[in-house]
Amino acid sequence: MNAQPAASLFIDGHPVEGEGAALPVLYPYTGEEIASLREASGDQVAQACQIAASAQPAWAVLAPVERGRVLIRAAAIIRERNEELSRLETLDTGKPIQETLVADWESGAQALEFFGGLAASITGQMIPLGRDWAYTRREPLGVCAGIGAWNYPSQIACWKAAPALVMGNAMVYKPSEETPLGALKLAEILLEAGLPEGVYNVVQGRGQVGAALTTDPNVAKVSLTGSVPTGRRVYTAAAEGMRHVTMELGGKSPLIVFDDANLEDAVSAAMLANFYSSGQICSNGTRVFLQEGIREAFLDRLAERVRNVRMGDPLDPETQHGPIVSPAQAEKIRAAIAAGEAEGAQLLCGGPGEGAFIPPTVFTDASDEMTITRDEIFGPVMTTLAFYDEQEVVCRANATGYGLAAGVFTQDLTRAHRVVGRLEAGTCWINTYNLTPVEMPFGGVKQSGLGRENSAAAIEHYSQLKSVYVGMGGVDAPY
Ligand SMILES: NC(=O)c1ccc[n+]([C@@H]2O[C@H](COP(=O)([O-])OP(=O)(O)OC[C@H]3O[C@@H](n4cnc5c(N)ncnc54)[C@H](O)[C@@H]3O)[C@@H](O)[C@H]2O)c1
Ligand SMILES: O=CCc1c[nH]cn1
Repeated sequence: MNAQPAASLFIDGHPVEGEGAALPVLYPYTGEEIASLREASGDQVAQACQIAASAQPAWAVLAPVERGRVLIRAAAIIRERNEELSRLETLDTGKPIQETLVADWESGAQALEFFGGLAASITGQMIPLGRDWAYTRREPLGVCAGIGAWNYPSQIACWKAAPALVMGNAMVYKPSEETPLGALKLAEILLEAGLPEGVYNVVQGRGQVGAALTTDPNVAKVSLTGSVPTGRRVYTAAAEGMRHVTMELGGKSPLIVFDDANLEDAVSAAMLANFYSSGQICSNGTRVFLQEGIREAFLDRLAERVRNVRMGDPLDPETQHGPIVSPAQAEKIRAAIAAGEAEGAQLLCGGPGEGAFIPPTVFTDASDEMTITRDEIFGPVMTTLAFYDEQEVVCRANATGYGLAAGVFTQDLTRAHRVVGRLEAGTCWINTYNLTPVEMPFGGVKQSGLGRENSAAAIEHYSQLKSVYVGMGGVDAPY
């Protein structure tokens, strides 16, 4: 299989070959090399940021509706090419084609469409001050750096590009070194949709390329999707230059199932919240708290349904569960499963699997102190925990440094709202899980991050306010 792009980087509207270290792209299902890229050199990162800085002012002075039109055209191109793009996404990530066809580029297209449509309605405030008055202008930041994780490469690229570009910023984007192909396609599509050259650029590389981007003097903002340890490093480096940040980081989110929950829906949600994308989703509800009255029935039904999950070739439309993105990530997940067993949790189903595949895995008899309950695994591993009452489960759900997401299943809506009001999480779901429509803000609290993606809230994180005081009379001076 060949997925070789025209060149590794995209700078100033053109494919450009990287001058840094080799970056092979492997298809997770077979391990076969599907593209041979090169990282950007330090000079190329600086050049991309300089070009973005030069291109940004002309883009920013366009009428917002014109910028929006470019994004809306890009969304239409993505939809026309969804099949081809989804296949590439599957080759890049190993995710089943039945997922990438509906969830990945489509979610990116929705972000471009949403922010494109919002463009013309972003206004400032008029503030009456008696004789005088003031107004505010929402202005772009300049050059925004985007740094992505490997689990949703096209979605992450679009979620960052759409609000940044619509506000008149330019962007230099570095995808994950594991999944570098989708962002290059986005650069081509944006150009075809009418984005001026140099406004959206792509550099490739591992952590040190991301670090160079974070501290480049032309960069005013860094938006990272990644793990908490990387987030700490990037936030610290960005602070030195007083740069704005958005941090979309990891989680260990609770999914609470009360006795009165609809059993079938709760099991469906728990499976989606742990096994979709082979469990490689930041907001997954990996700590499933089961109230004592429903626990046994829930586990029986879960085990029954997990047995029917179809694992295999990600390009087969029938496949529901694909390989893990890389051998290194598969090893980390296996180490977590081994730790769970060593610490006394019981495997209801699944286990370490073989090669690139780790089957849907469920632990029972786990406690809050175990490694599998405390640490993000980022793989298809669900930890189930028993609980008795509401007060207890809220305390235990919050007893984590993470705060990305949480879910509650109950038919008692008064209780549902009371509980989500007390959960320390940026995004909560009631009687569903992991739905992230573009209309709804998405992001974490505590160690899981800062800022929000999606919705009008994202605009605040890609712009700054200027206040203008207008004097309408003479100037009173005591001198
Ligand atoms: N909250 C969210 O929206 C969200 C979404 C997807 C994934 N994630 C999180 O991402 C993690 C998995 O992704 P990953 O393994 O790619 O994460 P990671 O932290 O290893 O890498 C993320 C990105 O940061 C880059 N990077 C690494 N070191 C850097 C440095 N010092 N300076 C700048 N950039 C650097 C990497 O090259 C990569 O592009 C999980 O923790 C997951 O929860 C969060
Ligand atoms: O991976 C994190 C972001 C996300 C959640 N659901 C879909 N994408």
